[in-house]
Amino acid sequence: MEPKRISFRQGCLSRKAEETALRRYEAAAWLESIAGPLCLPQKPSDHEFVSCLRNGLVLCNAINKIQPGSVPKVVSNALMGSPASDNQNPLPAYQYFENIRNFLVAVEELKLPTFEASDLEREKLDTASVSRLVDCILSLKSYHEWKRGAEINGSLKSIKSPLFKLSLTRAQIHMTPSGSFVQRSRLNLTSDTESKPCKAKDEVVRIICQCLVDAKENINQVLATNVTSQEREFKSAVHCSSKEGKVSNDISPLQNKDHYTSDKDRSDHMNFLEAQEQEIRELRLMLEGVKSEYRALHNQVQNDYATLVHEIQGLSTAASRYNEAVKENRNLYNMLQELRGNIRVFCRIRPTFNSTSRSSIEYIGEDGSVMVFDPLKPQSTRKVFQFNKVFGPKATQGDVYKETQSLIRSVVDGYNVCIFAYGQTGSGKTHTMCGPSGGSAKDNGINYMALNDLFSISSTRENVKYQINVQMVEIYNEQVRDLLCTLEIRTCTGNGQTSLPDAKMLPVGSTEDVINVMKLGEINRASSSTAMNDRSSRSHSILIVHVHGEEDSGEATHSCLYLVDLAGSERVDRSEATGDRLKEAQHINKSLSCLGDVITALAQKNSHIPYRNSKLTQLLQKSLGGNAKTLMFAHISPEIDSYAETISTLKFAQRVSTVELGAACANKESNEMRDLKNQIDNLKKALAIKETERVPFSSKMKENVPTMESSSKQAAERTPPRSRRFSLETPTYTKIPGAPTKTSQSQFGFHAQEKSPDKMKCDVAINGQDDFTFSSTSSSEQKSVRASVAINGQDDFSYSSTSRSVQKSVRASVVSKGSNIRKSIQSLGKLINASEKRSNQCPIEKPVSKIRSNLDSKSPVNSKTDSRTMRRQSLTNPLLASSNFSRRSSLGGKSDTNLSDVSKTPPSIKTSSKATKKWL
Ligand SMILES: Nc1ncnc2c1ncn2[C@@H]1O[C@H](COP(=O)(O)OP(=O)(O)OP(=O)(O)O)[C@@H](O)[C@H]1O
Repeated sequence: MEPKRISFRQGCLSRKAEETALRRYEAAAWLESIAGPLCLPQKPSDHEFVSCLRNGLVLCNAINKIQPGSVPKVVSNALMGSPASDNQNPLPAYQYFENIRNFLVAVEELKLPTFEASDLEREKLDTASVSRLVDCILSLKSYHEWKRGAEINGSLKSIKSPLFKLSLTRAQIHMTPSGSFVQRSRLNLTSDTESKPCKAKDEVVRIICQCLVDAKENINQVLATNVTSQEREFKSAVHCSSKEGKVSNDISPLQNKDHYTSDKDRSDHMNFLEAQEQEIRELRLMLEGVKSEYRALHNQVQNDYATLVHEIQGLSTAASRYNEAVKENRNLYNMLQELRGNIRVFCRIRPTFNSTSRSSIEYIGEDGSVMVFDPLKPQSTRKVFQFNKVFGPKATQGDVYKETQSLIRSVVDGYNVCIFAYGQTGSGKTHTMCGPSGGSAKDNGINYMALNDLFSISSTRENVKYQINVQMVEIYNEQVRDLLCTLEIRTCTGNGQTSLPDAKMLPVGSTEDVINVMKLGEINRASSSTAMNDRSSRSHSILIVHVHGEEDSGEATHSCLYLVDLAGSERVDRSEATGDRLKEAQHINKSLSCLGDVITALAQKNSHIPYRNSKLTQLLQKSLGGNAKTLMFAHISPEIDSYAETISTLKFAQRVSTVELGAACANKESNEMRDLKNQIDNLKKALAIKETERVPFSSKMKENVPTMESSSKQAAERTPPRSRRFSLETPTYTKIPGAPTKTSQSQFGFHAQEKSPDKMKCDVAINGQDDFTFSSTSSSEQKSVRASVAINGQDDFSYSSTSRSVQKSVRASVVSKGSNIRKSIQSLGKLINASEKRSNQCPIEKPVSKIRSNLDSKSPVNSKTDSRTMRRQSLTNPLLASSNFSRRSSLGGKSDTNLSDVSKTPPSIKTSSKATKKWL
């Protein structure tokens, strides 16, 4: 056990108390030896000691023994005629007072230290009064000893030294080796011949030592007071001694010739005293020096403390400012990123399955850097990649979601958000997005946590009513399948908000709903075991969360959250895939490679982004190139044998982080916008009515259709079938050289070509559901006007028109959707009127049969090209459409296009645009 620490002050106090007690015991012992048994314990307490002396009997008896007759009349029970013992019948206190008074008078006569009579009467004893009593008794004892000595030597002298008046200090008592207490008189100059100058010298030395001890003990106060007073006492003692020595040799034994055997002794003693005085002076000086040094040190400590406090305050202020600056820096960085619209990239490293295996991850930085190294090739260089954040193997699902949470809030604010997990097979994508199968709630993946958060955030916004629906699909072998009802569904990658209109949309309102939906999706999702992952996802899964919010004010938001768990890229030699697994792996790798192409094109800011090369990129188009906020999780496996895949993933992720999407914008819809949309709907209806008014004309045209029909059929046979929507979303334009005559255009849904000077071809597409697109292009030498109209059923509408006859160029760049829609409505109105006029002006010049004859006369190559053109016309020309050439007819397109013109402008392979090729 650690010893209890005693402070210096505590130590001094306990020492003083001990010394006081020792003196008391000594006084009691002496009294007993002089006045007989006192019935006191060997070590009496203050109270016991004082009680014993209170009646003054003991004291009077003691002094009478030393100096017979000092107290002539001692009051006792016997005197009062009461033989009973004191204890049995004590006398009243005032009667005993007489004894005390007489004793004190006698002591005073002996010039010994006295005490107050009241010191014995106090109920509550204090140390000072007991100390005075003890001092008195001990001085009496001293006197007695001196007297005895003097009687023996026959030289009894009166005691006049003032030092005797001093109270005995603790230093006067010391323990003999035998254990009894021996009192040494303090400068006992009245002692016998043996207490000669050398004894006085000892006393002086002792007093000086006492001064030094005291000085040492109480450097602050005692030195300032006690030491000075003790020194004064000493000085005055020496002074008095020497003075008295001059006046009377009896008074000062110090200078009394009797005390010294010779003058030499006396002068030696005087020299010694002077030397002591000198020493004291020096000591005092030293003390002053120490004190001033102490003061300086004290001041310095105080200054240092103040400086330290000041510096600490400065540091804490700087630290808080630094934190603020870091926070601001991060905010600014985020703002910058948002403005640039960069895709954020987080990297997550899966823990190793085998704890003893070596890892290729060398370092993970707090700043989002990760250093990888191939331990199998020590000569290879270390590669460092920088991302927004890197999660090490120990990062929990909660840690990962914490960094993602802000994006989920954005969804509620009306932003489209896409979070997708990328990485090689078995690197932990599904773990991050869904969590481990059969895991506890804390292992839930981002999908669950995001939806839960959506509920909780939306419930806190009281003035907005939210509706949350989910769709869950997978892309398996380039087929989009609904995971919520196990059906293959058609895709729509148009401008509409709903990319997968046929996918089942389930409303969710609680966590339980979400869990049920996820479970259903997980059950339906294609997964199987491979050599690299027991439960490898064989498809890309996409969870689409639609959040529709309507404020009390009428404003509405509609946003989508895409949560994509991609299938992992795999090396078939390592995954040992064969048969179906091999086919799946090939599809997975191909679609991921298409994703890579899209990312590269976006990073290089190419004009053409190959979204349409795979279903995956089509579905992610809006997230990768739209106005969404996108976050990618790049997953890597730390195992050494996955090093090549790790590097490939990291490089891909690095490339993704350089893609700039442009600032994301919220999908907010004000009341005004909604009105404008309604207007668009009305205009669409008006258009539809116009179309139906043209029915008689189209039926007239039908007479000429049969010949065209067969031609078209031929073309259709050579053209692979594709989804209607796909073709609709690729409005394109083919410049057909040598088109012989002008082609006039009428309604929407027409295809017209103009011969020199203007050549014009227009494609109009109306999406039966919610899309309407129109494009018209005319090329000429110098002037061209290009117009296109696109009405997005939801909120987009744009118009452009090209016509040499109009002779003016219109290019509308609409910043806000509201103004865009307003302008578009005006343009649409004009267009309707203009198209009506044109349709009335353009007579049909050639019968459709002529087209056929023209087509038939072409070379095989040309006829193939023509058939393409015909097919294209069939999609865009309402006339042909009405002749059942194409599914376009279902869109209500009719035209009074001059078919002879079509026949005069056979399409050419050479001049087909790239877009047309692609479209075909
Ligand atoms: N951070 C992680 N902590 C603990 N275990 C993890 C972690 N990441 C992945 N795992 C475990 O690693 C295994 C493979 O993970 P997962 O199935 O998520 O990989 P994947 O990338 O989705 O693979 P695939 O592309 O083949 O579907 C699982 O058993 C999973 O529980």
